[in-house]
Amino acid sequence: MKAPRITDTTLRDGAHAISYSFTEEQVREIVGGLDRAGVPVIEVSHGAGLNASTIQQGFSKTPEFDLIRAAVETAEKAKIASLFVPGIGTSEELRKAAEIGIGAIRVAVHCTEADVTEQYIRLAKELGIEAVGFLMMSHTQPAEVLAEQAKLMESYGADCVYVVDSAGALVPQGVRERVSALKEALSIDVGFHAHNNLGLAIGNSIAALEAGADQIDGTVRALGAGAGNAPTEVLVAALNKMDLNTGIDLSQLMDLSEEVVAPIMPGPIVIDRDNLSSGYAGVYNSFLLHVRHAAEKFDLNPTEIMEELGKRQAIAGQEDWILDVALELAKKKKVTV
Ligand SMILES: C[C@H](O)CC(=O)C(=O)O
Ligand SMILES: [Mn+2]
Repeated sequence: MKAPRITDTTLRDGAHAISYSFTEEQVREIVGGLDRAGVPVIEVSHGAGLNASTIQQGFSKTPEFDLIRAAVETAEKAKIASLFVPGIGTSEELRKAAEIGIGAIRVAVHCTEADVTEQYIRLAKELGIEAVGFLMMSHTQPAEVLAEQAKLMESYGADCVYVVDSAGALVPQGVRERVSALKEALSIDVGFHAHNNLGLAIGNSIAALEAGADQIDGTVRALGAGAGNAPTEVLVAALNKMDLNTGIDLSQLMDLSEEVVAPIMPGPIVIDRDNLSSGYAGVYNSFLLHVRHAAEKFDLNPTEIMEELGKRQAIAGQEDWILDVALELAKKKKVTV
């Protein structure tokens, strides 16, 4: 096994957990800490990618390009990446982010929709930046389907394709199967992005490495959507114990986690009932805050909404279903009372 390249996505996936409220000062502090610790790639954008500051996805407190510019200005060694969801972001934002100085774009789609990434992966390569395909909700498809989708992304010029466990629904066996299938099918890098709904984010990341993954994501103190991600500092500690040297300074990461990131968090990330039920039902983690708001509004238990969204196989981009489902459940309850 070789040490993976680590991408820290605290300033992107973590934004979901704090209602897109990162400030320029926080970005400078976190990027500075990650960069000094030796993290090679740092992702910065709205949780749902470029141009996602909307009523549907949640408004950002600070304009995204101010945050990205602050990150680019702060990083001395690390590459700054952003997320891009076709349909939410357009070529215009991708061009602007590249102009500001991002070095990589991660183009995220539901894992059966790789064909819509073509123009953005090609554009990223034209703009001279790294292009990563991000296959979201990978638990919903078997390994062979994911491998076909990943091959499409490779054919458009992607430098890497990620298996993304958006719902934290995969167990190690499922991760191994999927990552192995991509490794066999592709000649570019393969990555893995975990969520911790079943308490398996670190274990699944190790399983991905055992299956040959080249790149792994983490977030400091697990700050991320839903049950959070693989905590970057824990990942680095575990890799050190496995004699896999990422070149990242663990002690600096632990300080960053304790002194900078923890004070920003409204509370620790835990696997509570909502998170466990969402992972168990295979529901997209970024729905969590929206589900909680809808549950409060309609006096429902968030778990009921999660279960129904799981049954309907809701995918990223279908946030409007949350209110529909909540309204239907509330109506049904009224009828039966
Ligand atoms: C847009 C999503 O939040 C991307 C992601 O991190 C995931 O699917 O997980
Ligand atoms: Mn995620």
